[in-house]
Amino acid sequence: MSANVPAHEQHPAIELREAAVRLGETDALHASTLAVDARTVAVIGENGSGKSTLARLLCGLVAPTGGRVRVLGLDPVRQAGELRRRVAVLFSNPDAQIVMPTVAEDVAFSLRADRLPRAESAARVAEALDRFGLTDLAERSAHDLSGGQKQLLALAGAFVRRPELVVADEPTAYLDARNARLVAGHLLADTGHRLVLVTHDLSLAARCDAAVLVADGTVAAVGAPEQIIDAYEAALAC
Ligand SMILES: Nc1ncnc2c1ncn2[C@@H]1O[C@H](COP(=O)(O)OP(=O)(O)OP(=O)(O)O)[C@@H](O)[C@H]1O
Repeated sequence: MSANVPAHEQHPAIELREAAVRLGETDALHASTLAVDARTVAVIGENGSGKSTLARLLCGLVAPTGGRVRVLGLDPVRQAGELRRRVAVLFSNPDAQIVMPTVAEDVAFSLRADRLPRAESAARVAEALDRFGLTDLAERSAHDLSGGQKQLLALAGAFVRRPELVVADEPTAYLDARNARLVAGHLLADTGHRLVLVTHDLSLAARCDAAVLVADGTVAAVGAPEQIIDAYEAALAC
């Protein structure tokens, strides 16, 4: 937290108070209270428990239907524009995020809203392509990449914007072991961003600084990953 912000105005990076999301007839999330400031946060829980809904709430893709949500101190509804500038999103299926014909154009597209000078934009795209091992593929058709390469492209598109927070929803779900390790390594590396990582891979969750257990549509526990993973495994054994 910034030393320049008075204590009473400081927020944890992620703060929910009795937050709720109703999707159609389903209470996808209800009575969810959470205050977490760790740099990397794993979100774990059973299928259908509400993890993706929580992730979507944090990046402003769904609005709360009750309670209070703050992400980086921002109200995701009233400050949606600023939230979009500071938070990047990554999904398990990278095809959903490809919008431009070539790899380089697709990364550049992520910067369109930032209205950077052309030279800075080009330098940032080149840097991102290099960082994610895509330089040799820059002129290739984005849709013709392998699944692993597409997820690296999605990472490049997310990180080229220099986000403060990356919300990743099962980003390694469709990857082989090598690419899963590669993508996880990029996400967890401390390059000045925070990470919220929804995952069923408990060994990956264990590498985060904190973990959140979501169960039956609510935040059931928050704490050190080992403790939360133990609680989850104990619940699964019942
Ligand atoms: N658009 C929607 N309309 C209605 N119900 C929805 C919608 N999206 C999700 N749900 C429901 O909300 C609940 C939580 O779903 P969510 O996708 O958040 O779970 P999850 O924990 O991410 O599951 P998984 O691990 O299987 O991806 C589920 O009951 C789901 O069926």
